[in-house]
Amino acid sequence: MKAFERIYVALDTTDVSYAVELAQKLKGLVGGMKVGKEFFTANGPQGVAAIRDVGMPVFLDLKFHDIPNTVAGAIRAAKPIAPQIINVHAQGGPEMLKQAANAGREAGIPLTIAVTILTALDQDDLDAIGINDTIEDQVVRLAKLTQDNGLDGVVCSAKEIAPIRAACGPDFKLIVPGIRPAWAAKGDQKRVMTPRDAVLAGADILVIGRPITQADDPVEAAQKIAHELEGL
Ligand SMILES: O=c1ccn([C@@H]2O[C@H](COP(=O)(O)O)[C@@H](O)[C@H]2O)c(=O)[nH]1
Repeated sequence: MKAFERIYVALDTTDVSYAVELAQKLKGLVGGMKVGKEFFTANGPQGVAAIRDVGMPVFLDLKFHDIPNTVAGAIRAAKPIAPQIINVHAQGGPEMLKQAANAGREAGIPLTIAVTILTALDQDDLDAIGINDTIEDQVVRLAKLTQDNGLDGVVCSAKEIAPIRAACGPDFKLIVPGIRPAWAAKGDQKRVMTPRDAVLAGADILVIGRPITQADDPVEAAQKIAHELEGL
């Protein structure tokens, strides 16, 4: 994999024309585009198809979290969108994860993955929602649960890559948001790492939004990040 192909750009916008234009400009400079709840709620499957038609892989980041039958149905319904990656919340539990993995395979989606603990949360947040464990232990528990139920990988912070790799091995895909180059603002992200350090730690894919999309020149920002990753 070439260094720049590890970068998926998060398109958190409602504006489909802007998103398509940005995807066109970034084609060949990054590996794919990530669309989430804001874009999908505004533009639906047709909006995602417009991004996919630019000719880049799409990560459909809808983070399904519901009963097993509902999640499996939602994943099967994504088949016509043909995303490269789709995801659910690992906290949906073992049966939901199993049915999600089966539905992803049925729909021909290459990677069905699960979110562990969101990168905008820290230990205080975990305590506040009543999870009486360290972030690291809870993330590793959810990653193991995800792997044991047949999914392809997890969304995690770069801070937890080493213990997940130790528990789940080298082939389990680690998709990592909360990426902040030294020159970018953290915003609402709490568990962050630079692109270079995240890849050195073992990230497969870096999800990067605002450091690119909010930059004065998004193309230049993407190139700068890709350059940081060269030779790793
Ligand atoms: O734990 C998670 C899971 C998903 N995300 C998503 O990634 C991007 C990050 O965007 P930035 O602008 O680089 O912060 C965003 O779309 C989130 O929904 C995450 O940040 N953390």
